[in-house]
Amino acid sequence: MAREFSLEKTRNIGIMAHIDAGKTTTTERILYYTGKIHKIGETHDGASQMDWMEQEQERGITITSAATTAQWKGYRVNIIDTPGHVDFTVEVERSLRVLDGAVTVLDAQSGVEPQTETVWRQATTYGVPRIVFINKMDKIGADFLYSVSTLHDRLQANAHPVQLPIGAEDNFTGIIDLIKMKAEIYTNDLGTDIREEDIPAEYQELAEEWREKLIEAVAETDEDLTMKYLEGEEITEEELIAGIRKATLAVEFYPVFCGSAFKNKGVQLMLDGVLDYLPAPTDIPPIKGIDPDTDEEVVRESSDDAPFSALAFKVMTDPFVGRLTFFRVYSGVLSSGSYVRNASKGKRERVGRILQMHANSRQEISEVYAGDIAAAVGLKDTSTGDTLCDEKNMVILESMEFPEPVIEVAIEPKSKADQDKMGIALQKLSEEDPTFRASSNQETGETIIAGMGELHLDVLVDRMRREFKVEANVGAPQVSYRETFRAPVTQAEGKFVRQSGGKGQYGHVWIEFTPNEEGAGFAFENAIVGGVVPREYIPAVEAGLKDSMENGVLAGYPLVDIKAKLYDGSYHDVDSSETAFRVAASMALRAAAKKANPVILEPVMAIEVVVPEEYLGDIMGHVTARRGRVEGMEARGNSQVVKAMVPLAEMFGYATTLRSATQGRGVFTMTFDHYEDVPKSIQEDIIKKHGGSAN
Ligand SMILES: Nc1nc2c(ncn2[C@@H]2O[C@H](COP(=O)(O)OP(=O)(O)OP(=O)(O)O)[C@@H](O)[C@H]2O)c(=O)[nH]1
Repeated sequence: MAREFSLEKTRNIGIMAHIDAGKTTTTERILYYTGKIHKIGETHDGASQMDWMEQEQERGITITSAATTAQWKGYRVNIIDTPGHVDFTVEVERSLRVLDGAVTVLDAQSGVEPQTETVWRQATTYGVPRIVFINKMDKIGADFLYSVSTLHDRLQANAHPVQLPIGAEDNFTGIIDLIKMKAEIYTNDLGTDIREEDIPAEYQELAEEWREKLIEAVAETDEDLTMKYLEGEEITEEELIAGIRKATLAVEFYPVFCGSAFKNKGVQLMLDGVLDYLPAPTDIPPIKGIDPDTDEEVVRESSDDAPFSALAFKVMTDPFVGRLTFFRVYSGVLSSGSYVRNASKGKRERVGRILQMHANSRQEISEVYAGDIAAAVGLKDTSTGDTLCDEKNMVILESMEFPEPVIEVAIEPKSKADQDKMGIALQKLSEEDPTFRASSNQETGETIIAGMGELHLDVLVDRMRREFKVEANVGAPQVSYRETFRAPVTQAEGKFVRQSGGKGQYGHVWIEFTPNEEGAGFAFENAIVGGVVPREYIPAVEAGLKDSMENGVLAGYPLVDIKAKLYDGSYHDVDSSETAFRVAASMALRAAAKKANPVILEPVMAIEVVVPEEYLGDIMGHVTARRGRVEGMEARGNSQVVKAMVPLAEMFGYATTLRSATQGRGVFTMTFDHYEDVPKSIQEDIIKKHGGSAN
């Protein structure tokens, strides 16, 4: 079977925005106009096609990104709807990893909002070209040029309108195309009757002014165009489009569109913009990876003729087909029923069926080509971030990095039956979501689930109930603390000897422990010479250390960021065993802890509070009272923005505090920033709570 759309006519795009800016509505309209759905479902009625999960409909927010395929003017457009809530940034991030371009949706009344900034920065990190769609032009207070200015002021983005709205709010009746210098007038709310007309006389001057600004900005990005511009030569429509495309692909320029998804205006023109300005898979640099056999770098061209390589970016449990693995093909072709290698796990996988997704309906396809996004049924061992590749041409593509969960709750199944089902539920959910962890506390035997925020854990408990029918009591959310060593310990001995008849036990190690850089994790070095600890026991020493680091030395939190160097020890010909060395290693760690100045670390969040000026004093008070420090302040329109670092432990319930302090006019966002030492007095309290003594 030949491919239906060429690589050049393929677009993989994400739609990203602050919560409620209208991503879902915009995506819906795209699907409507591209002929995939025939009824427009409003998200506020809970009838949206994209928000198909039950609780998404209830909460009216998009939680899971669904990959959807659409066609527009002879192009294939694969769309990923990304969630806007900050607890789900990982969803945004993994989407960005597999997408080639993105549409940033803004609310025309608010312009750039806190979460817009977060996803914008992530997109910048991943080098994703973007266009901007200023939505809700029909809304009271909608202001296109103000919204454009927020792109400059808050994101320092080289963003320029390629359109101007005609009117705003109830009088938003059309859109001026600054490239063609024509107007598109909408005469009904369905957006079905559109007339191309001359620019209305009263807009002529404004349109010329903004066209001039556009040309100037584009010319700045291109030497040939600069020359033409300076010499006063006419720049043609084609040249202008090509110039914008080139600068947008280079992530130096962001064309800005406008419309109202809700009132069916501007979506088709924005879609044209996706084709005109966002990259085809062939416009992005060929993907790089490592050959797992030789550790050498390999490059995979974006072409059907290259060996197959793909990145799994999402695993979902579907109520109808079971485990679905979403993947982006970078090179080659994959047929259903064939075998691939999961190079990340070193396992062979059979690809059962291949499905192309349209939110909640699906089409079975027999082959998937380079540059496309599809879902496979039947992969057993593949999780998010794994590379799938040709069995004979192996490659491991650069994987994704996920933040560590910072908040946790204890959950207790309500009945024995729930207990049995809970294990399966937790395993499935953590396979789907790399920022979700489940573990059991060794001291209390409780099951602990950890995630990125309160809403994240709420949603997971909710899914456990709905999808897996597990009823559980949920404790109060707690901070995920960590422990680490602050002082080096050059000599720590662990000696495990048991000699009581029969075969004994003998393991003996000397280990040096030093603090590792923050976030660097655990590093193990084997510096044994002359076989004083035989080779076969070295892995047991490392494993013993890792095991005992899971329950730290002060209050049982995971011990992180430590280097361990095994440099001496001894063994016994008969009595030594792996078990004995494991125990000896853990004894060395406990011995070192006494001298290593262990501390408890807590997650510190970067928060941003946006409030009307008169509440500024209150917010400063909140930050100080919460052991936080203010990092900066700035005016944003009529509001003030306070940026601060505050320990997560102090932020529980802050939404309520802020709401009542500001009569509901303040908003805040919070993202994990780093771990920091807990002040000594608080550390003592934590240790006491865990039944230990502070000394
Ligand atoms: N007035 C107006 N309202 C809109 C427009 N687009 C979306 N909305 C409304 O804004 C609300 C949020 O829209 P959604 O499409 O769910 O927004 P979202 O960005 O997907 O939100 P999350 O998924 O929760 O992040 C809904 O009530 C929409 O009906 C628009 O163009 N104009």
